Amino acid sequence: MANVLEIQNLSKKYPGGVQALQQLTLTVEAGSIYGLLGPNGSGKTTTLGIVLDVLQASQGTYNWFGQSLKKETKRRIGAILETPNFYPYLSASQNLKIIADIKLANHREIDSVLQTVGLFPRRHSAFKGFSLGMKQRLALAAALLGDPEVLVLDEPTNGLDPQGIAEVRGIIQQVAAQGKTIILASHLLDEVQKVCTHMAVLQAGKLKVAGRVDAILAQHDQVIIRTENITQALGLLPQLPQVSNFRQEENYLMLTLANGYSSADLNQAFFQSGIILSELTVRKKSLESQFLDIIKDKNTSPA
Ligand SMILES: Nc1ncnc2c1ncn2[C@@H]1O[C@H](COP(=O)(O)OP(=O)(O)OP(=O)(O)O)[C@@H](O)[C@H]1O
Repeated sequence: MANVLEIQNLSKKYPGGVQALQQLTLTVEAGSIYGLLGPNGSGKTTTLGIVLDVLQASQGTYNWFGQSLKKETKRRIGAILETPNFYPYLSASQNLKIIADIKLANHREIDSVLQTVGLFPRRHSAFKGFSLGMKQRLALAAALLGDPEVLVLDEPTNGLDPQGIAEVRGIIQQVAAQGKTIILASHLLDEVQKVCTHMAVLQAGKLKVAGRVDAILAQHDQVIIRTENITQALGLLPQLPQVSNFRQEENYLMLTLANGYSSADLNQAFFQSGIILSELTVRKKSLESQFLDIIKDKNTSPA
């Protein structure tokens, strides 16, 4: 899979002295929905600002589609860093016509992007009467003009009610299904888990972990197993790369999966060593405690 974005050792110190990013390295593959997750102030907007050429990095490099960012490359990226200034008295269509002219996009695209974001029936309504969710969807439509290969979104569901959140999430998934890559910043693990295929977790400007969402979340799950061959299993466990730690509790073994492995990988490893598991239970942590684990865990290293 080709890489859409490669960030290497990116650091940013703001003039006031705040170190917003420290040596950030990550790669976004084509076709992924990549979540940049982190608490407030962790450096998500700064990262997006730098790679969109709105902010200057203090150190480090980034490449889009294997090249440095040029005018032609910018046309391949649609972005919403903050809600665009739409004209309140103009309709959705009229506002998009102005943006299409700026982006040198064909006016024929307007109806199609309005359909994608579910605003086609309201295309003649004035922007000032739109709900917050509709305004956000119009911003998405504007970002989609010019048919970019990548969409970059900063907190796309911020301030929306549950219905608005679900609508924006549906649009993101629909756009990704058309083959576009999506990069989005969010402080909500729930949002990232529901929509993203990959994620990077930032805390105080540092990368805590990066990789597939399912693998990262599984890493903090506890797996409880039972086997007739407990002595043999205890002998095997220290050699298994799938397990980061384990302990025995009576007839059970309590294991924590290592980064990138699932309980199925673990089951297979035991089977291949001739150990049959009579029970295997995965105890999932709540999303909230997963997130706290990730940002607290000093030993978590990037995948
Ligand atoms: N223009 C600026 N000047 C000085 N410090 C800044 C500036 N912009 C951001 N910062 C600081 O840099 C750090 C990272 O901010 P950033 O906005 O990138 O984080 P974030 O993860 O996007 O947070 P949020 O979720 O609140 O938007 C914070 O400590 C913030 O206060």
